[in-house]
Amino acid sequence: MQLSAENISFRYTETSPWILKDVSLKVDTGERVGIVGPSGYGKSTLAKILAGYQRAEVGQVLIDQKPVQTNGFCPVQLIYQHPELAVNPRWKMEKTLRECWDPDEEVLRCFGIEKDWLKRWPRELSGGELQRFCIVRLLSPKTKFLICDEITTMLDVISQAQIWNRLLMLSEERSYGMVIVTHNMELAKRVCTRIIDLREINRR
Ligand SMILES: Nc1ncnc2c1ncn2[C@@H]1O[C@H](COP(=O)(O)OP(=O)(O)OP(=O)(O)O)[C@@H](O)[C@H]1O
Repeated sequence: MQLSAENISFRYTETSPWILKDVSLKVDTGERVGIVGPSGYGKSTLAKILAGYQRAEVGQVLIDQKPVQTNGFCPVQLIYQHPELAVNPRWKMEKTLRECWDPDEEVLRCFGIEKDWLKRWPRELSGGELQRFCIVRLLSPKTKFLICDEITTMLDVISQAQIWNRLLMLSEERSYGMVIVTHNMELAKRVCTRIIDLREINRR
């Protein structure tokens, strides 16, 4: 399968400057594409557009040359930098975890999620613990593309390494296509199969 952004242009309002101008990008399943570039250059905006959270003013996002399905489970899923903004504060973690699919104990163990955490509210977990839930809950077999926007930036180095090791193992097993937004060039070099500097594809 292939996820493609075709000639995407975007600005937040009709009178504000273009954030993205004529941006095109292709990601095949099994590929891990790093997106790097200066702060404020539109990396997170592009991530949101790829995952269908924002609609481009011009251009489109396609899977295998067809518009992405908007009803039912979306095969393109976005993991944010801030897990606390991605979960419902009124749901216990068990419900949040199993909203889209039913991860087995092996996956939970693999991502270091302790059984006891399932009974907690989001506010009763650390940022790193919460982010593990936010990752695992999107790893449904129906997910084909994962858009990762600075997903380990707030974690300590050991947790970062653990999470990326496990995510890479699973992504290879399931052949996810991944888009990895990061400021960390070392991380990008280690986990990505290809790196794109947004300045080279953004004609704003
Ligand atoms: N909701 C919004 N409304 C208006 N402008 C926004 C909004 N979100 C982002 N912007 C602006 O759009 C530009 C691109 O932001 P974006 O978050 O995509 O950049 P980025 O490359 O991910 O930055 P960083 O590396 O600092 O996270 C910035 O100038 C930002 O101020």
